[in-house]
Amino acid sequence: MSHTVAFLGAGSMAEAMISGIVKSGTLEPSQVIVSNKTNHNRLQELKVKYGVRAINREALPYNEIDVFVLAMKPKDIDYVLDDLSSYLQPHHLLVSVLAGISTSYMEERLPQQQVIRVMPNTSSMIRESSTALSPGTFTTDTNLHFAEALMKGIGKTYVIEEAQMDVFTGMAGSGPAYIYNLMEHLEEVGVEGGLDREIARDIAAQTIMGAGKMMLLQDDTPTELRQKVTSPNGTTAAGLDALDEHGGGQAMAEAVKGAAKRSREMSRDLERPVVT
Ligand SMILES: NC(=O)C1=CN([C@@H]2O[C@H](COP(=O)(O)OP(=O)(O)OC[C@H]3O[C@@H](n4cnc5c(N)ncnc54)[C@H](OP(=O)(O)O)[C@@H]3O)[C@@H](O)[C@H]2O)C=CC1
Ligand SMILES: O=C(O)[C@@H]1CCC=N1
Repeated sequence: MSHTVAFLGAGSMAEAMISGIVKSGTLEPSQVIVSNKTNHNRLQELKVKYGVRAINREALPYNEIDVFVLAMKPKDIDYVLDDLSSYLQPHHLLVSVLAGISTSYMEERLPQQQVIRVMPNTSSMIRESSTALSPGTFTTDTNLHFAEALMKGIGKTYVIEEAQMDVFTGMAGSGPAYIYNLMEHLEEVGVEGGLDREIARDIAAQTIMGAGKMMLLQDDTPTELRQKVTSPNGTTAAGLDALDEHGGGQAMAEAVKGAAKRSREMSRDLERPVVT
């Protein structure tokens, strides 16, 4: 790919994506620019770590850039779109990873601009993200294919309807945090049961990874896989009873619903008429 891609925002999500994109060879480090608001040390850190070009936002070479990846917090979107508006050309593509920011929100502020809403997760760092893409009204197929190829560099991709983005954000964007929370509990109970903390942590991660890989590599449904672990009147049945009693699986579904609701709220909070 011959494009130059500029990340506006250099936080944890930008770093995870840059890591995956560079390590996968999807782009050469020289094709990646990273920029932020004020934190110069952070830019230098990313430059040293990944070999990418760290450039202050006042000095961005707009003529050279094909794709802007918006990776700042949602509250900063208006400022950034306003800042970009005088430099953007029709061929420029905006890829936003911001939770709760719709393509129509961006199109209202940048009429006819090519935009794609994307939701990755921090597993991008090791190229294991689940990433959804929803193109805006004016995005060409060529640019959608480009963005999808870029996102394949950080893991698996799904092109979805934008109306599905809230639940996707709840499942996959925020999802790793629920699993880390689960791992914290597994580790703790392992330690309480006498295991060394390091070993307990490893067991938690290996068990979750093994179950995930079984789902991905076998044809069985989760129900079939669960049944294969569960002997009548055995340890798993006792464990599942306790899990049900404490609302286990349902709690995870509620976590997704809570995050999806927040994603919708964030869109609503920002929706207001554009003053022209
Ligand atoms: N973290 C995650 O797991 C995921 C996050 N996202 C989305 O990614 C976005 C970033 O999240 P995250 O990386 O966690 O946030 P961070 O707080 O880690 O990073 C935010 C970055 O935005 C920069 N920034 C602020 N204002 C501007 C500006 N005007 N121009 C350019 N850069 C600016 C900050 O720079 P400075 O430090 O100089 O102020 C900082 O580098 C969010 O919108 C979030 O919804 C999506 C999926 C997953
Ligand atoms: O917590 C957040 O809002 C962001 C979006 C998905 C993951 N982190």
